Amino acid sequence: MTTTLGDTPLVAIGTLIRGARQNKGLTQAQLAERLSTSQSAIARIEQGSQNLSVDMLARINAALEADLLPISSSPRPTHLRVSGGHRLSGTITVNSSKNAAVALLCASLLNRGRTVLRGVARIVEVDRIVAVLQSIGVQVTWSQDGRDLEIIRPADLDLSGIDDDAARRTRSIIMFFGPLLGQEPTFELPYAGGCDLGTRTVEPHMIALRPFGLDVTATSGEYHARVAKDTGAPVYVVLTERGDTVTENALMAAAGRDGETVIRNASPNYMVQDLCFYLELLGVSIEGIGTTTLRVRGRRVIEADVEYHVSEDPVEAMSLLTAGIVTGSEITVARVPIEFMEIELAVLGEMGLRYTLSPEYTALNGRTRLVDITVSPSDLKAPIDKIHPMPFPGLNIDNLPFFALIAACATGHTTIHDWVYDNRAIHLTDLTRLGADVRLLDPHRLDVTGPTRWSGAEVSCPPALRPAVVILLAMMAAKGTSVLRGVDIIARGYEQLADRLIELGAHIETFRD
Ligand SMILES: CC(=O)N[C@H]1[C@@H](OP(=O)(O)OP(=O)(O)OC[C@H]2O[C@@H](n3ccc(=O)[nH]c3=O)[C@H](O)[C@@H]2O)O[C@H](CO)[C@@H](O)[C@@H]1O
Ligand SMILES: C=C(OP(=O)(O)O)C(=O)O
Repeated sequence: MTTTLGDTPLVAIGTLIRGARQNKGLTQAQLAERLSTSQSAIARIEQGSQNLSVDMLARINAALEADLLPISSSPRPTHLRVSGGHRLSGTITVNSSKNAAVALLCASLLNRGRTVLRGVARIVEVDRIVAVLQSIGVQVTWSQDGRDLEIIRPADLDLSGIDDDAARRTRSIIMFFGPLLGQEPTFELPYAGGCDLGTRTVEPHMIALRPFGLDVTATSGEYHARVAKDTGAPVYVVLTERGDTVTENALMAAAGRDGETVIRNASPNYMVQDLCFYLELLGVSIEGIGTTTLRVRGRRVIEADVEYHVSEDPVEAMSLLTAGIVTGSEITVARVPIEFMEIELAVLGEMGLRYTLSPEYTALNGRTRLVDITVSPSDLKAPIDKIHPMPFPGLNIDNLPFFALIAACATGHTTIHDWVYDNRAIHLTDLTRLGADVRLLDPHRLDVTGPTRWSGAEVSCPPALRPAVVILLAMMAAKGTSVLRGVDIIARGYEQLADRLIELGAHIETFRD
């Protein structure tokens, strides 16, 4: 067996795997059976045309009783050492959103032409969906500068080769149902996973997709889907929850069928709007974008070469504004999608935040309105009323955790009411480790009393994306040294967050055990 210096790492690893398999006298089909995957997936792995997770490499090692590459099944976790209490200054730019990227990646399955997604954030959640797409035969390639993704699906998807490991780590796999149901009469998908936020039911998705003829039974870690033949008659969908991904699933199902679909109680949130703009490029007609009633005229066969710029992430914008606010700094957060931050800014204004907005300009998708926001050091006071999230146009559910931290910097009592997630508020009590007065009134309500005299501490990173970032930002406010242990979850939704905060003047060092 030879691997050449010119080989890419995946090609070299694929060659090693082929050699070890042949040494064992196994066919590709036999190795596939040992790994519960398909022969075509093994062929792609051996050609170096499929991304490999560390878990998959470990399973291949075990299946071949080999040690092809010394792989630790649990890579060493990353920690951050933060020297807090330093003012930040300068400008930081908001990246494109995780939630739009995952929806657009799933929607690309509808298109038999070439999709190019521009300005995709390099985050782990994107990597996971990309790995899943590649495992079913979709050609997904990053541009040389690493900013754009080219996606070309094969005529027939290899759903039996699906990368279970990657799929089970993301909740977004649930969004494969919508695009697939117009294309496959029966198929299987692994169960959806995601952050530790408490129970998140998928029932609203099933309710939303039933009018399209989808019938799903769930058995031992898999969803088994059967789809009735589409009669072409108009479909009326009433969502029981105004959820973002459930709206996206219904939209994708509607986009992939001839005829009209009406979706009521739809989420008009930012990622849904991004998805609508992309679907329009594919030739799908959608009335009511940005409202709760969507009227869709789809196309059973879509074959279009399109490019779409993913729009800016309001949750990252909120995270970066919070960095400035809690460190008492003057910073500018550039490219904020203002339609999705207005309520947050109104609440912050009531709390005494001083900020200015630049004139509006248009995002590269040609649709989203952007502004640059400059925050100045301010004396914050607790709001009179509780702070609670609502589906858009309300205060964004993912922005709520940042208000617990801002409330801890404000004078007075703030009640934070997270009615949405069973487990997210609990993670915010970690702020007490850094000196904040945060009391859990019940699993959904926090009483925060400020202002806080922050002090450095060592904290294990909460197993949830936004609370993890909240603790990091609190450490930047706390004089002295803090350590945040096991921060890998942050990369699920933020690209190079620590490095970008360092550019603003934060003192953060990354280390491993
Ligand atoms: C990939 C993606 O886009 N993820 C976002 C999406 O997840 P996603 O759309 O998956 O959110 P879920 O369906 O899990 O909804 C979140 C929670 O809100 C509840 N619920 C939601 C809407 C409603 O009208 N009533 C109601 O009770 C759900 O039961 C659930 O407990 O929306 C969440 C809520 O904004 C965000 O936190 C996630 O970042
Ligand atoms: C909960 C979140 O996302 P997801 O739906 O990807 O878990 C989040 O972005 O905070």
